[in-house]
Formats: sequence, C-alpha cells, structure tokens
Amino acid sequence: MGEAPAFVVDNLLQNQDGFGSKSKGCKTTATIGDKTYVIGGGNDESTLSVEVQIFDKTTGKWVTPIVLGTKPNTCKGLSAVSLNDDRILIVKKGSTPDDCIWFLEVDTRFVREQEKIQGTDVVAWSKGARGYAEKPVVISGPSGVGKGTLISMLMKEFPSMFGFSVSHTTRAPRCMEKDGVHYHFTERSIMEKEIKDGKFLEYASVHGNLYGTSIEAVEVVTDVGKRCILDIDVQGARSVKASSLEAIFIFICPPSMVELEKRLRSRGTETEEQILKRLRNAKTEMEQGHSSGIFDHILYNDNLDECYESLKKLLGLDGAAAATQRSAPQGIDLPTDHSVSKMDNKIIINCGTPELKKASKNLIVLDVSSLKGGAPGRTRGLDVYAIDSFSDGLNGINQPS
Ligand SMILES: Nc1nc2c(ncn2[C@@H]2O[C@H](COP(=O)(O)OP(=O)(O)O)[C@@H](O)[C@H]2O)c(=O)[nH]1
Ligand SMILES: Nc1ncnc2c1ncn2[C@@H]1O[C@H](COP(=O)(O)OP(=O)(O)O)[C@@H](O)[C@H]1O
Repeated sequence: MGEAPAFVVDNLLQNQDGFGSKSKGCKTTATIGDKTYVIGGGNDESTLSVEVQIFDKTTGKWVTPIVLGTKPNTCKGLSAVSLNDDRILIVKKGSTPDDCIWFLEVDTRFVREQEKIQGTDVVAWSKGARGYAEKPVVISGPSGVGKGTLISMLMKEFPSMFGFSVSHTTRAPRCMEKDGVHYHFTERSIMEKEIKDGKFLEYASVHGNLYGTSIEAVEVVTDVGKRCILDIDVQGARSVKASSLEAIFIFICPPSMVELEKRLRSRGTETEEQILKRLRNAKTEMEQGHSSGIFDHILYNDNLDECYESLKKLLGLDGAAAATQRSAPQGIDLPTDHSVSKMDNKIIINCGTPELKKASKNLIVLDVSSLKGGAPGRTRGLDVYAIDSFSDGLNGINQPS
C-alpha cells in the first residue's frame, strides 16, 4: 500500500497513544506498540463491512486492509480503545433502535505474529447492552432427571431473557423433536469434520452418540442479547469449564435411582436397551456431579415446582427481580457521537445525550477487570452498565463538548 490517506494522518496525529478515541463517524483508530489500526468502512456510511487498515510505524508502510465482517451494517458511530495490549475493542452504535450497541474485538496478537488478522479474531460481541451482564447457564444431570423440563419452564417464563443453545447430535430424533429446535441432527462424519475444523466449543460421546455445542449455537443466543442455557453432560461441562466461556454450572440430581428409572420409563422415548444404558451411565454421572468440582450448585429435583423455584433463586430471578426480568430487556441507546476511554479496569463510553443526562445515566461502563488470557472472544460476559458520571468514583471523566 502507498501513502497514508489524509483522514488517517489526521487521526494518527490526534490519537497518538491509542488510549481513548473520539468517534469520528466512519473511522476510528487505536495504537498498540508500533502499529496503528485504522478501523472503519469506506467514506460511504452505508458500507456493509468494517475494515481494518494497519500502519506499521517501524517500516512506515501500510499492511493490506482486512475486512472484519459484514454483521454491523453501517460504520456510523465507531470508536475504539486498546485492551490489555493485545486487543482492540471497537464500540459501534447499532443501526436500529433494538440494536443498541455493537462491540467488536480485534485480537492483534496474530497481527504481530503473522501480519494478518484471521477471520476468527474478530467477534461480534453484543447487540444491546443487557444480557452480557449475565453468565451463560450450564445444566447437567442424568438422563430423565428433568433438565429439559426445568429449562422449558425457564424459557417459558422468561422468553426475552433466555435462549437455548441448540446442540448437534448424531442420535436419531424422537417423534416430537424438531431439527434445529431441539437439536441439529447430524451425520457422524459431518459432525466429526466440523469438530476437526474447530467449530465446536465442546463435544462428547454420550450413551453411544456424539453430542456437541457449536460456537455458533452459543453466538446465535448471545448475539441477540440473551442469556444462553446449555443442556450438556458432565464431560461437556468439564470442557466448558476449561474454556473461555465463563458460566454458572448447575447439576440436577434425582431424589433416588428408583424415581429416575420411573421418570425415564414414563417419558417413553427410549427403548429398553437405551433405558438400561442411561441408568448405568447415571451412576457415574451422579458421582462426577458431586465430586468433580465443576458444579457451582447442586439441585435435587424431587418436587418439580420447588426445584424450579430454587433454580430461579440461584439465577437471581426470585421475588421482585423476576418481575423486572420478565419484561422486555432495556438496551442502552448509544448516540453516534460518543467517545471511549480507558480508566483502570474500566472502559468508559461517554454518551452525553440530553435524555441520558436527564436520567443521570450518561456513561456506560464495561468492567474489564475479569479479563485474562485465552481464546479470542473471551471478552464475552463482561459486565456492562450505565451510570451517572458523578457517581461510583468516576468523577473527572471528560464530558463531550
Ligand atoms: N457434551 C454434551 N452433551 C450434550 C449436548 N447436548 C446434550 N447433551 C447431553 O447428552 C445427554 C443425552 O441427551 P438426550 O439424548 O437429549 O437424552 P436425555 O438427556 O435423556 O433427554 C444428556 O446428558 C444431555 O445433557 C452437547 O452439546 N454436549
Ligand atoms: N420433579 C419431577 N417429578 C416427576 N416427574 C418429573 C419431574 N421432573 C421431570 N419429570 C418428568 O420426568 C421425565 C424426564 O424429564 P426430562 O425433562 O425429559 O429429563 P432430562 O431432560 O433430564 O432427560 C419427563 O416425563 C418429565 O415430565
């Protein structure tokens, strides 16, 4: 690439340190080490993709531009801030009222190592600011204990809050099960190839079939701002625990093995041979559920309503909180002209709109204190909240002029 275009030179001069940037509409910059990343679309605001151009100060040259993705359908209202010296968080105003804020993450380690950003280095993080304050919920337990029943109750009572992670499986569908709703029913050879291609967050062989959670299955839920529920076995829970997905792990126990067998038989979805296999596996699963150290909570599903109430309680959905959560999520609307800056372990998005000022909520805070090493996309699950600029010890943050 040749000389730097004029708009970039302007931005580079204004934003030498990469810490804090003012949204310029279509372009924004962040600097990490010797490289300055210019992020934005073309000069046309309706551009369908976001592009990153990299200027290497040591060579004085531009690296070929990289297209980040086509999800954000306009480049209006972009601003970027560098995180922990290896990532850039791009904050972007949504393009519709329901689509309040987008966060894109660029992992620059690959740039340093390979002079290119791979497709997987960028993740669409959030539409709307809610949802991300809450961790995904992993539910495990032996077959027939009532996991599916409890999850259905939760999704029915809180439809706008929870979304189910639709797993892939090689087992045959039961008569009421729909492909793409209960599971993605898949051929083993196809699933094995997709696992090899790195498309799965976790997978395991359970009761003789392959089951797995694709990265996409979780993203489909989180991208619409919902809290993801995963119904997976103990091996899968162990893999998720070791991954970058920070979740709450809940194990459901039956009141007794006799009752478990009764439930499995009364469900009437398995052959005798399959029931016996599930009951044999249930013993090991129960031992692992209690002793593996994976699970944050163990619930006994004796009386269904009582168990459901306990589940809601530990998810913070009991009493008055439940009434708030049942209503539609309130996203934070981000004005096009916002700015971002970094202070200690917080990214501050300064909105300064009259409406937010009136409501004393003109700053949006992303708490990045929990960030640690790991795979791209690990900023998911960050706490996002709106505050008054003169509270929470954040006095003195520059207000937009
Ligand atoms: N590891 C893993 N386990 C899964 C996944 N999806 C479902 N399972 C588990 O596979 C087991 C069997 O599920 P299923 O065939 O639906 O039977 P059920 O549990 O008797 O309803 C259960 O323990 C599920 O929690 C997945 O994506 N990954
Ligand atoms: N607490 C409970 N008491 C009695 N039956 C229950 C209870 N919880 C669930 N069931 C029933 O047990 C069967 C198995 O439940 P299900 O949700 O399919 O289990 P899982 O998803 O863990 O395999 C279903 O017929 C369901 O209606």
